[in-house]
Amino acid sequence: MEPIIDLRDLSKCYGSHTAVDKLSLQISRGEIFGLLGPNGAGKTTSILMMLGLTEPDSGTARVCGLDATRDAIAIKRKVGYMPDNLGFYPQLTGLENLVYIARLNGQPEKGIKHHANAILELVGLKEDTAKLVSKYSRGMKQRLGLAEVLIKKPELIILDEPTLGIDPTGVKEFLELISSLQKEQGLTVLLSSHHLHHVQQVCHRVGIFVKGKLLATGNLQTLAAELFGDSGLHTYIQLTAPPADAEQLKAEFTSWPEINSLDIQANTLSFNTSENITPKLIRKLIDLGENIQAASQKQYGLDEIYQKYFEHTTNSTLENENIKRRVFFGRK
Ligand SMILES: Nc1ncnc2c1ncn2[C@@H]1O[C@H](COP(=O)(O)OP(=O)(O)OP(=O)(O)O)[C@@H](O)[C@H]1O
Repeated sequence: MEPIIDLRDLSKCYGSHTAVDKLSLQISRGEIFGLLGPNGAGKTTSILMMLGLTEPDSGTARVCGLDATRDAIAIKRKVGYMPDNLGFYPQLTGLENLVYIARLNGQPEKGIKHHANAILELVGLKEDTAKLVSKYSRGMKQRLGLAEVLIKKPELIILDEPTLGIDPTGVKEFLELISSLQKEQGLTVLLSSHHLHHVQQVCHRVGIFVKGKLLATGNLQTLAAELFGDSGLHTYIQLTAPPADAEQLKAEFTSWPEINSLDIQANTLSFNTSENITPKLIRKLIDLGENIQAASQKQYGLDEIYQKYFEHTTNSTLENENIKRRVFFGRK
């Protein structure tokens, strides 16, 4: 099946500055994809090119089977876009704002309020439909923004920094909402963020975007494998006593194809593996007569992956640190 988003060598320069550099990316229907990158990485510029709102200098963007440059209006009908700076009419209620948007989208007048109310209930604003938007919290505004996106029954929704400025509980609830919408309605979601943990919670795949370049895409495990070789997984097993014959134990385990290495220090065994085989390791050790005191495992997460990419892409340590600080602690 044709990808719902298909970008090939998409580039955009502002003067001498390359904002997006040969971006190629395919996103399948039904996926939640996270575009992850620091401020200024080129996420918004890429989204604007997908929507036909900014023209690329080179390359192609096909969205919902349409050419973004030639068919921008048709794309607008099929794609719900929530920008990072939401704008509403503050002196209208949530319901009035949504009905207004529905009318702008050409929805028939009959049943328009009923439909708008149903969408407001879906996004968790049932109790707040009659409240003025000027009295809405940031999290409520994000939900209303999502309602405005959903009311046009899009095939694809694109959310630019949807968790910006919401408190941690609000973020969790908002991401759960996105995830349940994807499951219930089979929606495809592209969201951009510079918050690692938010993306990690909800996305099937992520793309790491730095200085206009998409450095890698995949789920956590494939990104870890790409970055750390096959050594993304570690299992630590503590025995009650050092093994009687450490060399024999090493010879036994290093013949397993999933095991990259085994380090034995006193009574601690550190396995580096390409798959999660902790239960299998424990069973084998028991068979070999070893007594197990404790076992733990670690998988590299986005934090490590992200930091690793930064280490590779910036020359100056200071610049690197500044970018990391912005990524982890704030926006601008
Ligand atoms: N209209 C414009 N004119 C000139 N430069 C621009 C314009 N829009 C974006 N840029 C530059 O292009 C680069 C990419 O910006 P973009 O907004 O796409 O990044 P972003 O990843 O979305 O960042 P943020 O999270 O801060 O919104 C930045 O260096 C930005 O300053």
